Amino acid sequence: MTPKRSTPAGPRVAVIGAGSWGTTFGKILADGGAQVTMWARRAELAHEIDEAKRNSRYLPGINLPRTMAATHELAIALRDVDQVYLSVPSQSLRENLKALRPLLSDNDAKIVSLMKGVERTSGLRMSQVIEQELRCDPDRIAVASGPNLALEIAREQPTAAVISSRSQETAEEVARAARNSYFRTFVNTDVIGTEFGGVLKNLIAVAIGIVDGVGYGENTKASIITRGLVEMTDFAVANGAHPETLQGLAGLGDLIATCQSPLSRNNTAGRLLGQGYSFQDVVKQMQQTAEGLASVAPVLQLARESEVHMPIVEQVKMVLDGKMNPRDIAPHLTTDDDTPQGERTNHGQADGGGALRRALQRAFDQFRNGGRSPGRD
Ligand SMILES: NC(=O)C1=CN([C@@H]2O[C@H](COP(=O)(O)OP(=O)(O)OC[C@H]3O[C@@H](n4cnc5c(N)ncnc54)[C@H](O)[C@@H]3O)[C@@H](O)[C@H]2O)C=CC1
Ligand SMILES: O=C(CO)COP(=O)(O)O
Repeated sequence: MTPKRSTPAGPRVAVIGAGSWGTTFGKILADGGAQVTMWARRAELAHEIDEAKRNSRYLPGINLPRTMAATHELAIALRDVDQVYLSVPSQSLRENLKALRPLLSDNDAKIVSLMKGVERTSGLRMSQVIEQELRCDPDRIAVASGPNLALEIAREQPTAAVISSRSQETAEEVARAARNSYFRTFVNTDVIGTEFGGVLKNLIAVAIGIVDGVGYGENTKASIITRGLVEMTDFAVANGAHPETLQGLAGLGDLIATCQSPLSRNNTAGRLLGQGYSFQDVVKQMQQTAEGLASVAPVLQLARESEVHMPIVEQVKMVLDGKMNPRDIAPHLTTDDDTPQGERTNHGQADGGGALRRALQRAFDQFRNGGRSPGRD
């Protein structure tokens, strides 16, 4: 099948994975002027996107750009590309990269991860799996993250995201391609913080879903979000991230969006658990990828290795394993140690809490100044 499009002038890009996020990101790129070819696993889906400019299963009611093409043949999607965007479930990334590698061997395209998971078997972040499997220079790899619920963006609601790469040049090149009138991209070089922000907020969103399902209210949710951000920051910093990244779009921003929205699959999975469904029932009911469910165990393993305490994530795991009644999750926001704990961090071993305090102080100062920056850090 030869993909059909009228040809815009921007970079040639392939998007691998035509689920809700891959297709939405393809639309972002095409609306920004890139020449986009989507790759879908199923020929019928590729055909629907290519011919009807629709993806009725994942983005009902959305018209895709006329310039967007699609194929189910990898070799066609990857021909002469400048950038490749990857958006398959994290647990399937490695097998997909094995198929991509021979087709990219004489191409130095930038490789961009849109995914928010860690590999269950290795605990590796997606950019690390890409580096291993494609054996490519990490300066060619970028990741995109932020408060990015696909359907809202597909409806062209104004949204920001961050593009991160070890190479500032790569981050900027990708950010230039992935922006348009409704999607704004910032850049940073903290790949670890940017990726872990996306992974960890999923786990906190599952916790929020659980207490929502139980019927608890806003105090419980605000407590979990706030303490969840401390857990996220401690974990990410202990694993090499800059604490500021966790206060940005890929951390706090995404945490707010995912914890608040019924569109979030992680939040939805948690809600079903809170309503009493078993893990197996929840997996059966989910029509789309909820990355948090597969990330809990490897994240807790990494937390143990880096001696970070994550009581909320531990309790999510206990609920998933059927070892904790969802109703019992809320009072256990901290350790059960009788000694009252300082609020700053769980163990105080990372600087994350200091950054959190500074960020909250800045927000408070701004609020007092009627939204104007007080001009100090
Ligand atoms: N949907 C969203 O709002 C956002 C999702 N993400 C991330 O994007 C990634 C992809 O998620 P979605 O597109 O939302 O998931 P989805 O469930 O909507 O789509 C997944 C796509 O991957 C395909 N797929 C499943 N198994 C596969 C395999 N073994 N090989 C190749 N393709 C396979 C499915 O057919 C489907 O087209 C996840 O890591 C998610 O965390 C990130 C930001 C926003
Ligand atoms: O990452 C997301 C929003 O930024 C999407 O969250 P869910 O995967 O929970 O739907």
